[in-house]
Amino acid sequence: MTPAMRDDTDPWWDHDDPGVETVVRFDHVGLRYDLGPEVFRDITFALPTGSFHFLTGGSGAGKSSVLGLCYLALRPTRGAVTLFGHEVTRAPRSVLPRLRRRMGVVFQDFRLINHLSAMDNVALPLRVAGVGEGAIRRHVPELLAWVGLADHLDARPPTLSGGQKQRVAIARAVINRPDLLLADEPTGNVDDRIAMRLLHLFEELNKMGTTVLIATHNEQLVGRFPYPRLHLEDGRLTWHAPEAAPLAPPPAG
Ligand SMILES: Nc1ncnc2c1ncn2[C@@H]1O[C@H](COP(=O)(O)OP(=O)(O)OP(=O)(O)O)[C@@H](O)[C@H]1O
Repeated sequence: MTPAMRDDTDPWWDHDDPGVETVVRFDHVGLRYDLGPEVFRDITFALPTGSFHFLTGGSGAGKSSVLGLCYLALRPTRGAVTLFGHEVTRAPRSVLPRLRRRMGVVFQDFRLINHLSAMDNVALPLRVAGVGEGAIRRHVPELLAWVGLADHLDARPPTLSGGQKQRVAIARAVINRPDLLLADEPTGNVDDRIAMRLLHLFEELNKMGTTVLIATHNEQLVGRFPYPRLHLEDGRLTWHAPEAAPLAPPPAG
């Protein structure tokens, strides 16, 4: 572990503690794209099961790259990535879909399916999981209404605004209560009121057990919620205690 990254106020940080379960772990991870410079050289962090973290840093700092490593779109150039207790750095491609099914991902560019309605885009993970149509017709409209899209169930993505597409993408990422939610600038296209509502949705999911990692530029939002942040700058990652409220005491024992 890199000593500079330790913050002794963090009770969960020591990932060598055998009692701590982690959903994501990076050990001395480095990444470069092709022959380009290293985006980062040696980052180490752990997301304990059920935790909620923000991931901050300037444009180009590497936030999307960290998320890409988490959802297995990228492989590290060095170091090890562990997901759900499996070291995936050199895992065969065949196991990746199984791991990905446990994740909900909100991409910066949404990645919705243009010829499907908002309703069918959000229903997709449920259909893949074999959920019945009755349950889909109950749950999907309810969630779309929650994100403010009750009047757009049948709309196709090309007819929606950026903020509306973003909310469809968020609904799709959370509909099957993933074990891990990764969101890349999930409030980048919505106003403050909707951003708060979306953050509350992530909090609800987190209370049900989902581990949450949200990459964002929105400092205001980070300051309003009592969650720690991982901050990327100059290829280094540092851990910062929540700004909105004191850190909860460590679990007994
Ligand atoms: N596919 C790629 N090929 C080559 N370089 C890339 C690629 N994707 C990202 N990079 C480079 O990696 C670095 C980190 O990019 P990344 O998108 O992870 O940053 P970010 O913090 O998410 O930025 P932003 O907030 O602007 O989305 C940047 O210098 C970027 O140019």
